[in-house]
Amino acid sequence: SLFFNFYGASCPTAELIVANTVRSASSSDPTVPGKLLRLVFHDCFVEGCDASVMLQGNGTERSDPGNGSLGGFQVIDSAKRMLEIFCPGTVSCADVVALAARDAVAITGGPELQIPTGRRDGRVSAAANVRPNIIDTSFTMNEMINIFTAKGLSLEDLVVLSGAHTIGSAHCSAFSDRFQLDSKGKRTLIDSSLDRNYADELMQRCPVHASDSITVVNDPGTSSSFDNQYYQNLVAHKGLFQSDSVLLDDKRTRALVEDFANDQERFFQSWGQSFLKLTSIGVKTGEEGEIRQFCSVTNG
Ligand code: HEM
Ligand SMILES: [Ca+2]
Ligand SMILES: [Ca+2]
Repeated sequence: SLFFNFYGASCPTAELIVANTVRSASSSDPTVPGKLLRLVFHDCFVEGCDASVMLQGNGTERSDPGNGSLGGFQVIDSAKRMLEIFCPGTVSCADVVALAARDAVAITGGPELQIPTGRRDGRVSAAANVRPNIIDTSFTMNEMINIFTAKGLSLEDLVVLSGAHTIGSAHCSAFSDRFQLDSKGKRTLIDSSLDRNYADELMQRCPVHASDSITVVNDPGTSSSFDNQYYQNLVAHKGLFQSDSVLLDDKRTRALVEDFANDQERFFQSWGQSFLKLTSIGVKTGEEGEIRQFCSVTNG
């Protein structure tokens, strides 16, 4: 199992090194916190929280198109480089990924959490494991529940962890399924769960022939602060992804969405619990796995 302050004796500055790296990277590039928070989700849902998402090469998770818009890898690599100087061979990439996501939330004004450490790095990373384990924006509530249940997460965890979309941004392609091209080549809204004005705004920002690199903020208004605005936007029918809007539309989750929209403190409390569960999925500990020297390759 994992332990609080696992590196207390072996590398007392480990958490500080990660926090400082995340802080300085985020101050020069404000898109960093969102990337780091998304990265831990994509790591933990595939092979558990074992930094499998970090491995580079043909056929790895990272090479799968489903992971094509992930980022933040260099921040993890640079924290790891520093850790290898101070405490060689001691701190796993899996812990760095989890700690960096924890720090990304704190830096953007979210709850400050203690999380246990001691995760070991995996040796397996296969592109074919990405799509079956990562939720697509087009999934129904039942499909999302199935994946969350398989990870030991509840319906409440789904509502809470989707709150990560309070920060960051998304490419136009991530929500283009909510629109349809008409015969004149113009986009029209086909998803009636979306507020019309918001939909118009999205269509303007994502013109039909726009470049693939255009992004839209996840949480209009406060996309760089970790707050409960995301839930207020959901209530106002301004969820960006179909998978966000569904949380309001499904009667099993609507009440919780409304609670979080009205009570940020309650969201923060729940976040602490759900984030701990997320970052404990399928962890390798003890003699399992390894402590990678470089996060992008397994040890020789
Ligand atoms: C429940 C199902 C989920 C779906 C369908 C989903 C889908 C997506 C998609 C499509 C994007 C945009 C990617 C892009 O186009 O660049 C995104 C962004 C993001 N997701 Fe999720 N996500 C889900 C859950 C989560 C969870 C559990 C977390 C973390 C705890 C998370 C954290 C993020 C963050 C922080 C971003 C912004 C990334 C950035 O700014 O680069 N998501 N998500
Ligand atoms: Ca993993
Ligand atoms: Ca926000």
